[in-house]
Amino acid sequence: MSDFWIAPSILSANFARLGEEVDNVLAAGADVVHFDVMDNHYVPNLTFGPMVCKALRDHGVTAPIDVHLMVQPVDALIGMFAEAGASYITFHPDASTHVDRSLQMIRDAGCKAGLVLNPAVSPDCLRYVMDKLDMILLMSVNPGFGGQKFIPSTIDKVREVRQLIDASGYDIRLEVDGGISAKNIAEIAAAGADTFVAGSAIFNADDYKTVIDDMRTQLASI
Ligand SMILES: O=C(CO)[C@H](O)[C@H](O)COP(=O)(O)O
Ligand SMILES: [Fe+2]
Repeated sequence: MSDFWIAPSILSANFARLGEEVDNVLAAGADVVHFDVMDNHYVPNLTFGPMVCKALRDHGVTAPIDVHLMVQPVDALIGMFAEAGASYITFHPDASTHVDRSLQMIRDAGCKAGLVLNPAVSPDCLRYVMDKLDMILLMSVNPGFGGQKFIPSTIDKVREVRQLIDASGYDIRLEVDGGISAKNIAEIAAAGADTFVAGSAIFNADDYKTVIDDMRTQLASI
């Protein structure tokens, strides 16, 4: 794994061949599997849950699975995803009544914990839980759908959160999610991100390796 992680979002994969799709994208050089859980309540869309995560583990996937919870409430799913083989579990602070407790529950369940900030959410809410975070995920689109356009104001937020992480001294990954492609990945990395979710840019391409190689070439220019 390089220090820059590429995390394909399986939201844009072919669900009828999910195991094969994940194998292919990992063989093409991806680092992490980004697993978008949507509940038709916190977001309008509805995707998949812990059983599908477990099915990927049973299929033989050993790469980290980065579970992005777009669900409300959050806590009941934490133990289920931990048992299903999640590596990271991230959730939106506005979807949990007790954010600090939910973060602690994730770590107590043996997973790495993270918070996800929607485009209009201020990073202020991170300040008092930095010691409980392994990942901060900044949404660069409004959550719920793949294939949306990157919201440019995210770049300033990436810079701001990078400073917060560096000042904290904690080892926290800074992930960005939504509208990322080989065209804008370098700018996002230069602002301070180290983990890049890409769904449609990878899975809508004919050759996953070409796209991931292209992203790595762009990242090498930082
Ligand atoms: O969390 C998400 C949407 O809520 C997805 O991870 C994200 O949209 C990835 O898709 P794309 O790269 O096509 O924008
Ligand atoms: Fe996501």
